[in-house]
Parts: sequence; structure tokens; C-alpha cells
Amino acid sequence: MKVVIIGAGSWGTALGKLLAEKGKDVYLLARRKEVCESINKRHENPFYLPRIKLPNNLKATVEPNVLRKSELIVLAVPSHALRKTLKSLRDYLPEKPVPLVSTIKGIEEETLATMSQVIKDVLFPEWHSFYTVLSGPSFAEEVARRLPTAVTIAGYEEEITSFVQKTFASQYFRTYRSLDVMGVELAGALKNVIAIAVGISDGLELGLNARAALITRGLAEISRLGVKLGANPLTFSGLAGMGDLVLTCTGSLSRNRTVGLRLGRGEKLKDILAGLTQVAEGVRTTASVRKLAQKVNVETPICEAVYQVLYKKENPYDMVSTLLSRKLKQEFDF
Ligand SMILES: NC(=O)C1=CN([C@@H]2O[C@H](COP(=O)(O)OP(=O)(O)OC[C@H]3O[C@@H](n4cnc5c(N)ncnc54)[C@H](OP(=O)(O)O)[C@@H]3O)[C@@H](O)[C@H]2O)C=CC1
Ligand SMILES: O=C(CO)COP(=O)(O)O
Repeated sequence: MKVVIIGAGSWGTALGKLLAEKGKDVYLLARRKEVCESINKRHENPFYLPRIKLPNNLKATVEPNVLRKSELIVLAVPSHALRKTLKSLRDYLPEKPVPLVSTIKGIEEETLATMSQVIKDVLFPEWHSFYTVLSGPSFAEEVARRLPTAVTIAGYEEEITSFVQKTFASQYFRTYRSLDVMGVELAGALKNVIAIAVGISDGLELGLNARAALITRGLAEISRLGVKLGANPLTFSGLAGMGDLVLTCTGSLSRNRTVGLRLGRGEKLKDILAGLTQVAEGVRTTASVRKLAQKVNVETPICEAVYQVLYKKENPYDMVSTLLSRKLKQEFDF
């Protein structure tokens, strides 16, 4: 099977390695020639996954023609780049639709579209039912080191979703199926904002109680918004919801948590972003969530507090007192 992965960053490379180890003929479609050269000649991606040996049947190219005969396409670019990237590649897609797997965790800021909605805008209707989304607690580096991982794959069509589920399943990568595309997409994107909040709290050394409270109330908040937008509430207690939220809020490999930590320790956002070599989706998603929440009239106090710190230069300490001084309420709105 020929697989093309659009995006040769950390996640695209880790998933490419996994699929190549399963015997698939895998091509990473990169932007930079030097990335391709390292992967093809040295079997390593030092820009994104240093010191990980890649299999010989994982190749990289900048040539979009590689898409023509693909049998599975994986999307692994940052969310803000998907629309433009797909527009530039759509003339190279195979004549008949093939399963598409988004591994992207973000919401477009200008349109507030999730990635399935971007696909619907950019690709012909016959492609829409071929869309699936893979999400869950899965740091690229750990997957690349073949450490045990479990994820959810959601799609519209049972047959296509099962095909993708089987394609990715391996001895160390367990895949579950879901039909809640919207829920899995939203859970994956929204948890990044909560991870920034937890990072800020940990950077301020506010303790483990505060961390647990933010994760729990963060889950309540992102579930509330997700459900209002059409997600199945159960999705938020699964791998794509609770699972990924806990991983990203507590795992030192998280880029989003790290942005928060550094803010909490007193660094400026612009300095942090200037030094990042990988995407931290939650920064843009914070702005998207604010607009979404206002649009559907859902209270998202933690996301709002993160917005104030990131975009209004609010002191992180004030974020905490704002959250703690909110009007007292019931824990659950049954
Ligand atoms: N890394 C992880 O552990 C996981 C990541 N994800 C999600 O996967 C998605 C991709 O993230 P990840 O691989 O980590 O990101 P990285 O920052 O590691 O890599 C990003 C990739 O996208 C390319 N890219 C960046 N900007 C653009 C652009 N404007 N147009 C076209 N291509 C671009 C980069 O190319 P270039 O090198 O040329 O800049 C690179 O190939 C994100 O939504 C992320 O949340 C999901 C699960 C795990
Ligand atoms: O989504 C992830 C793990 O599941 C990766 O999180 P970060 O983007 O914060 O590193």
C-alpha cells in the first residue's frame, strides 16, 4: 500500500515510521529539501525527531506528484496551514478518493472551522466521506520509540474508519474506532488550551492541587463547549478527551504545556514563540475558542483566562485570582 503523509514534522515522521515498519510504502511530503535529504540518505529526521533511526522504506520528497497513486493520505501539518496546503495540492490528488486521515489538533482562527470542515470547503464532495481523524494521547517521540500508545480514529463511514483503524494498529499502537468526528476533533484541539493553563499554573509553582483542579474543570469546560457544538459527551471521557488532556497537561514532552510553563516563569510570549522550532497549536486555538465560545454562548473561564494572558498581556498571577474569585456555583449543571 502506498501512503503519503503531508507534513514531515515530528508527528508525520513518527506515524510514517510506524506505517513503514508495517510494510507500507510510505512517502513524507515535505516543504524543505534538506529534510528530505536527511530522511532519504541518513534515515533520520534531525529537525524534528533527532536520534531516531527511520526505516529504509520511509522516503521523503517535495514533489507533489507523489500523491497521484497514493492509497491513503495522512494530514500532518499545523491547522493554520491545512487549507493553503490542500489547495496547492488538490490537483495532484488521485482521481478516485482514498481514505484521508487528519492527525491535526487545531481550529482555524478566521473561519472557526475544524479540519473536517476545511476538507469540505477545499475538496470535492466525493472526498468528504473518506475523511477520518486520528487523535488521542500520543507524543510523537514516544510513538517513534515504539512505546505503548492508544488512540481513537473517528470517521463518517464504518468501512473506511475500520480500514484506517487496521492500517495503523500495531503491536505498540492500539487503535479504537468512533463515529464522533466533531467530538474527536474538538477534544484534540481544545485540550491544548487547558495544557497552556496548567503549564502557567505549574510555572507559577501553584502546586498539584491547582493542577488537578485545572485539569478537571478544564475537562468540564471543553466538554460543555464541545457538546454545544455537536460532540458526543462520551468522547470527552475517552482517549481523545480525558486521555489526551491528562497527557498534555502533565507530560514534559508537551509543547503547549511548555509554552504555559515558560509564561508562568515570567517569559514573554513573543520571545517564547520566536524560539519554537515546532508548532504549539494551543496558542492560536486559544483565540479560536474564545470566538467559538462567544458565538454559541458557552462559558469557558479557563480558556478566557489563557486568552487574557496570551493576547492581552495579563499577568499570569491575575489569571489565577480571576479564576478563584468567580461567583460560587454548583459543580454540575444537571
Ligand atoms: N508532535 C506530536 O507529538 C503530535 C502532534 N499532533 C498534531 O499534529 C500536527 C502537526 O504537528 P507536528 O508534526 O507536531 O508539528 P511540527 O512542528 O513538528 O512539524 C510541522 C510540519 O508541518 C510543516 N509546516 C509548518 N508550517 C507550515 C505551513 N505554513 N505550510 C505548510 N507546511 C507547514 C513543517 O514543515 P517545515 O519543516 O518546512 O517547516 C513540518 O513538516 C499538529 O496539529 C499537532 O497538534 C498530534 C499528535 C501528536
Ligand atoms: O497532542 C499531543 C500529544 O497527544 C502533543 O501535544 P503538544 O502539541 O502539546 O506537544
